[in-house]
This record gives sequence, C-alpha cells and structure tokens, in this order.
Amino acid sequence: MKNIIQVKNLQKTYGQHKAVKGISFTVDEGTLFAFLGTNGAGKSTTIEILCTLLEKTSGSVCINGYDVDENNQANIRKSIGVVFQQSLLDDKLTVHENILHRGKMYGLSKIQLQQNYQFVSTYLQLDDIEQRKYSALSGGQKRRADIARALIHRPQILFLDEPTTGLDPQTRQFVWQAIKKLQQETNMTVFLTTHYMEEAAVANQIVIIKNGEIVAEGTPDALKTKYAYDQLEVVFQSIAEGEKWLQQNGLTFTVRNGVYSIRVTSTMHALALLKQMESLITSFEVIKGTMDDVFISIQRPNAV
Ligand SMILES: Nc1ncnc2c1ncn2[C@@H]1O[C@H](COP(=O)(O)OP(=O)(O)OP(=O)(O)O)[C@@H](O)[C@H]1O
Repeated sequence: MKNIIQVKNLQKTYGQHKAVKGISFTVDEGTLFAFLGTNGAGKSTTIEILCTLLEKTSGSVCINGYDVDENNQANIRKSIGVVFQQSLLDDKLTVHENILHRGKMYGLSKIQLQQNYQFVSTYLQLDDIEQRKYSALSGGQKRRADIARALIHRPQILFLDEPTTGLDPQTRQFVWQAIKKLQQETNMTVFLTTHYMEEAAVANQIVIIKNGEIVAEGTPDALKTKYAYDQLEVVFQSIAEGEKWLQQNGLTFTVRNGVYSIRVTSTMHALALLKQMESLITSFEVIKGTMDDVFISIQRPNAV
C-alpha cells in the first residue's frame, strides 16, 4: 500500500515556542487516520503544514508523492480537500452556488463539474439544502455543505479538523457515516482530528501527540491493549466474603454502590476469575477498555 502522506522529523517553532517537535509518521492510501491530542498539542499546526497553509521550520513532508519543499503547492492542493473548524463558504450564496464556485476555481469543465456535484450531493445528501443560502443553514447542514465543498474536485485525501464538534448526536452520526462511506467506497484517504474517541476507535491508524511530540501510535486495538484495560464487574452475595476472596487472591478492585470492579488483563482472564468465584456472586458484567481510557491514560501528567 502506498504511503500517501509521509512526514519526517517535522518541526514548527513560533518565536521561542516549539509547537511541533520533530514528529514522523506515514499514512497509507485509502485509510482513515486519526490524529489526536489535547488542546494546544500541535494538531492544527501540523495539519496546516500538511495542507501547505503554513511553513514548517524543518523536516520533510510529502503529500501524494509531492514534496512540499519542491514548489508543488498547486499539485498538493489539487490532491487534498480540507474542512477546517471554521467555514470558508460565502454566507450570501446558496449551497449549490458556493460549491460550483469552488469547483470552477479548480478549473473543472462544465461536465466534470456537474458529475462531481452529483457525486458530492449524493454522499452529503444536499438535495434539501442546495438552493438555500449558506447563512440560513443549521450547524449540521453547514457542515454537510463544507464537506461537499472540500470534495468537489474529488481529492485523494480529505483533511478534517474536528468535523463533528458542536453537532447534535444525530447530525454527528450522519456526517460521520457519510465520511466513512466515502473512505470505504472511493478509497479516499481521510486524515481526521477529533475529540470524540468513538470516531477514532474506527480509524485504521491513530497517532496521539502531546506537547508537540508523538506519545503513542498504532491501531485502535493495539492502543487499547497497551493503555486501556478491561474490567470485570461483580455483585457479591456477601460483601464480607467477596472482599475477603478478592484480597486473598491479590486482585486490584474498586467498589461503587455495591458493585466491585476488578481490573483484568483480558476477557479470558475475566472468565477464569468468574469460574473461581461463581458461588460467591449474584451478577457480573465484563466492561471492555475503550479509546477514552487510552486517551485519558496517555494524557495523565506522568504518563508515557
Ligand atoms: N500563530 C501562532 N503563534 C504562536 N503560537 C501559536 C500559533 N499557533 C499556535 N500556537 C501555539 O502552538 C501550540 C500548538 O497549537 P495548535 O493550534 O497546533 O494545537 P491544537 O492541537 O490544534 O489545539 P486545538 O485542539 O485547541 O485546536 C499551542 O501552544 C499554541 O498556543
């Protein structure tokens, strides 16, 4: 699989402040890549450099085979679509006008423009909003239009900087499903930053940065195995006997409202414990570790 994005030892300094401190990573073509970090970690700075909107201090960046240092700005911009947190559309124009206007800027022929419009309209379901002025749209409708604008030239890579922040759960789900569908059906590469861990959990690859440095990377499963843990929750018939058993077996646990949470290394570990304590409990549940656990564990002051 081709590395459609290659970043090597990327650094960005604002005055004395080192915002990005020598990060390296690659993104495979056609995959969903999640770039995570708390506020101020350096995500937007990195994305802006990758999108040729900001100059790096040092390191190398190659997008779709084009090195940013080699006067490739136009080729890179044709290869990418970008959706930032703030919109770039014109309030006074309709959605349809806005998107066509954008397409013309890429020099698309009339036929090409029509075909591409049809394509983006289908994925983002623009039918009900295309004749409305951008200013009159709801937050979720604006987001659909923003993404359609970023896709009108059919880029190979879509950059999304927190695409679903501020949207209600239903709209968030719609936008998210449209993005996933596009990635899977058209082999488009999606580079995503998000604060919603359930979105990152379906990525093919995750990179987490902290203070401008990469602190963890891998598939969601690999990160969960390393940084999150499963919990076995049980309710004992007799609290005294249950606690005694846990202590005798040297198990780490917490208790809340009579429910004991025992840290386990895997579902099979939970099963082995359950077999041993079967006669002591009235109910149980195995809670799988989540991407939230990964993120929180990595962001702790002394973590990694
Ligand atoms: N133009 C600038 N001048 C000086 N410092 C900046 C500038 N832009 C960003 N920074 C600083 O660089 C660091 C990284 O900022 P950046 O916006 O890349 O973080 P982020 O991870 O995208 O955060 P957020 O999630 O809040 O968008 C921060 O400490 C920020 O204050």
